[in-house]
Amino acid sequence: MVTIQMIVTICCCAIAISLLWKVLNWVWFNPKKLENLLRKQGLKGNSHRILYGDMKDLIMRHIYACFAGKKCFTWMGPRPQVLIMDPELIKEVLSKTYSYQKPRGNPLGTLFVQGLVSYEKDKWAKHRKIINPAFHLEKLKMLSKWEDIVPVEGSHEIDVWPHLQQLTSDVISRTAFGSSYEEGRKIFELQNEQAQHFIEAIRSVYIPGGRFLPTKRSRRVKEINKDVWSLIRGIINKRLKAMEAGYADNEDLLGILLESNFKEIEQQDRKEDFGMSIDEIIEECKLFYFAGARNYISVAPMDTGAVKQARAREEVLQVFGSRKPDFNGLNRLKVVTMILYESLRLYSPVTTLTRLAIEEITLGEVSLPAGVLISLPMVILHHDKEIWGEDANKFDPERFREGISGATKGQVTYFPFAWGPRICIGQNFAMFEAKMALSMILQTFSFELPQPSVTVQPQYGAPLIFHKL
Ligand code: HEM
Repeated sequence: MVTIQMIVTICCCAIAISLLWKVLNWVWFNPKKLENLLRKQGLKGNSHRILYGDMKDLIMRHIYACFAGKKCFTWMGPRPQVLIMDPELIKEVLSKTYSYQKPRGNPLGTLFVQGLVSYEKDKWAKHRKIINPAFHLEKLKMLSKWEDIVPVEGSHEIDVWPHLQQLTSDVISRTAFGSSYEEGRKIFELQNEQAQHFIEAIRSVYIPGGRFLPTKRSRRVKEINKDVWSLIRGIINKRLKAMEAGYADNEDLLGILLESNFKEIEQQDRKEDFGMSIDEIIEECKLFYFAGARNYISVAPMDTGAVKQARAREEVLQVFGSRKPDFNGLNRLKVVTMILYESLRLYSPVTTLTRLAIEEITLGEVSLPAGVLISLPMVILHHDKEIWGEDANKFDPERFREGISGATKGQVTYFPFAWGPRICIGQNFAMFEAKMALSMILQTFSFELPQPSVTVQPQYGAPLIFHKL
């Protein structure tokens, strides 16, 4: 006779077996299947190791070793990652945004930043279309406090890193949100702390559902997310009041996002998906507060050297004299632009672009099964001697004398801002901001490194010795 107890026991066993199968499939059977499919096509790589994959090895060293053979893959946990160096294939991966999507990272990341950078397909296309106009260059206005931080006479060593952070934070606050660094300060601080939690989370072993465990970190991450939401909600409410009163600037990012929300409300009866909801707007604000406040372009003074610095200053003085740099003049700066391009080549802030094949797809001679990651190792291409010549590691802005297409002969071998439909929406903003800041510094100071040290992201600040001109 079948009892309820027996039915419950059978159901529990079935659930346990299905869960066990899912876990085994995730950590072992699926990775092994993908590995076999890649090996059959002549790709080389380490054998799959449970959970960590190749992550425990020094990843860059492994990638370099891998490139001796060129057709190869590495392991990112349970997923194989194929490395692509051929410019034509890079172009293909970056153009087919529906087949090659951004991999979903650690779920904690959803509390860190979402918005445009993380969406796919139609939702991405809709948000991109709405946000694009906010980054038209003529919308950018800027303030500078450089003059305030250096005494009028003599030379002084200053750690410029916190000043650069404050500058970029102030610029994004003012240009995108009609606010100020002071008003956004708490948001920046919380977002920076959130970034640290996120980095630590992706460095540790991923446990499915781990974010629901009430650990100290997951509690803090949720708390930060709640605080950031309510701070942004406050900025939105303030803007809405100003809009009602008729004295708000509706052409900055926040204005454009809110306008889209009004259209969304108007269209609600017609069930059309037109604009953004307030929750979506808050997510976008979180993203732009974060992305806009980064200091990305490292112009290494050691590389720029006295001669290049003098050439850049000469150009800036020729175009602006001692006037504040303006938009048209910034567009005419050739030497400064070449220096920034070369800095972005040697010290690309983003080192690798990663995509996930979401369906079986042929790339060049290889058929990639769904679930394989594709890595476009920008940093290696930017230093490749076959592309840039024997002096690839030398800082030489002259490479960009004929612009990017001249330096790359029209190939996708240089893409600090990515390429194709998902190219960085903030690239003009970042270049404009860097040109403006560099021009203003060059107008007023000369600078040098106190000791030769160059890092992509200064771990211990960025001290410079400033001499009043
Ligand atoms: C030197 C400065 C910058 C560099 C090198 C840079 C680089 C990049 C790269 C490589 C991507 C593509 C990522 C991928 O597809 O996996 C990207 C996307 C993006 N960047 Fe930037 N970025 C810079 C500055 C900025 C600034 C200042 C902002 C905002 C004000 C910004 C906002 C974004 C956004 C929203 C995306 C996602 C675009 C989309 O998916 O449609 N970036 N950036």
